[in-house]
Amino acid sequence: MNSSQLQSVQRHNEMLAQSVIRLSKFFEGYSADIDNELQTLRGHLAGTPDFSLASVSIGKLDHLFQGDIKNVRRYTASSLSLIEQSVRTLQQRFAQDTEFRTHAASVLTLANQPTDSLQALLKVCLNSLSLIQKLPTPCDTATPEVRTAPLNPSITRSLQEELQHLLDSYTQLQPDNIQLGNLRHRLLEGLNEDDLLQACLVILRLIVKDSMGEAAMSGEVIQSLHEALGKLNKNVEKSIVHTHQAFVSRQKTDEVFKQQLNDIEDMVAADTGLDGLKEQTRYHLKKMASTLAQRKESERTEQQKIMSLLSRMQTQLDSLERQTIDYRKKLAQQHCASHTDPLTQLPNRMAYNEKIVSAWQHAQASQQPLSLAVLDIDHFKNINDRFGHAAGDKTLQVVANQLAQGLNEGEFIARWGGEEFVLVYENTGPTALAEKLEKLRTRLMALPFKFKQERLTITASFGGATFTADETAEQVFERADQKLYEAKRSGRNCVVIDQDRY
Ligand SMILES: Nc1nc2c(ncn2[C@@H]2O[C@H](COP(=O)(O)OP(=O)(O)OP(=O)(O)O)[C@@H](O)[C@H]2O)c(=O)[nH]1
Repeated sequence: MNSSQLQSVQRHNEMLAQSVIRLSKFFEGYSADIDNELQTLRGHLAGTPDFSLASVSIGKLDHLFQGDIKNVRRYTASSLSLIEQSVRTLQQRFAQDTEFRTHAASVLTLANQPTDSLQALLKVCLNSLSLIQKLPTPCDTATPEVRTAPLNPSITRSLQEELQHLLDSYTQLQPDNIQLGNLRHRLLEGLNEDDLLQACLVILRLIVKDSMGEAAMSGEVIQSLHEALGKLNKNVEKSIVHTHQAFVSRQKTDEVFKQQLNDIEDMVAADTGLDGLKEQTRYHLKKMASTLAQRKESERTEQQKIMSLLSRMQTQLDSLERQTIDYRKKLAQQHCASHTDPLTQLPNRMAYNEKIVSAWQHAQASQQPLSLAVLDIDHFKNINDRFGHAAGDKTLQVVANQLAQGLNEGEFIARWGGEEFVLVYENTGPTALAEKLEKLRTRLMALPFKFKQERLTITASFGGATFTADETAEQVFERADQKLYEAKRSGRNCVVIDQDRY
């Protein structure tokens, strides 16, 4: 192989290695095993690529992805069997109700159809959930009516709060969903126990539908990435075979050349006279020229094959890159949505839970004080009652915006739920906390609100506390919350800080 051919093969190999390295980045983050193997694969391909070891590594990755798909299938099968058991139990329980029995039978038929996809599982789940609507009421069944004990008022209250929170999120995400909108308004006005449980059901259905959709999306992406990796793996193997074949064919023509040179040497040694020598030389030169032409032709064909393989791989990579970018975008959107309160666009409780952990770790490491505060808008119910819930919602948005704009670096706000917000202040002790909250309180009071030509001042009450060494975030929150109620009891529109423990 001459140096330009050698360079060309090296260039192809490097392009191939870079393509596989690029591809390997798409698969990061599925599991620790896959990440480890990807790292090994990149090691084999970095610098001077070793395709034999890389191929072993790709084989292992293929095996790991197959395992992932098997897990999805196993999950689907066990979920289906669970659904089947539950539907059968319901069918036996309401055996007298023909309509219910028929509906349950159709769900069982659906669950028994061969399926290994998450979409099919989702369909079965939704059909099973629709059975709840068809459940006969107690007077429809032959069994005696059982009176359930009324719900404990504190459970009812926390159920109501949680539902309110979930409904806030879902109504913002699905503003055209009339059922949700109505439910939210009814909840704001207060629901009886039956309606409360009905509302739980509606929300549960939405959550199941959402999470199944999410699982189906991840399953599909893993499956399609796996298929694409399989195709690419085959092309890498082909490319290795082609490169090897080209090497063997070059070795063969080298042998032929060597033989032809030996023939010329023999001919010269045989001393056949000038004319014979001329004639034989012409003959041998022709043979060599023909061998050379054949060799060039076969090298050209091999190069074309490798180039077309590389270009196919490039197309596959581009499509994979697009798929992965789409998937990552969707994941980022989901992450953002799950950490944002849809009404006010402030971080939500989940975001607060993450923030307080990192702020606490930072405070420990830097030995700086950390404080938190809870804030509740005063007489907010009045706004809803007098001007309607839409005006209440708008007020929450304006207040949230005003509060967020009043914060500096190292300060964080989240909507806790309803008309309550939680604040985190890094590098802040109780005295500075009191000053900062006081500023926020006056900033809020300065907001000019106008409802139906009536000017109103919106105020809020604040409770604050600073972490001590042995406290959890929940305990500090509890202390701040108690101070908030003290602020409410002492006339509202004020700041109360827990100074005792710090
Ligand atoms: N419009 C609207 N109202 C909400 C929302 N979340 C909670 N609420 C209402 O906020 C009101 C809070 O009322 P209360 O807990 O009695 O408190 P308050 O009227 O602010 O009175 P104090 O806290 O004692 O000053 C309830 O009527 C809830 O229905 C929401 O997202 N939008």
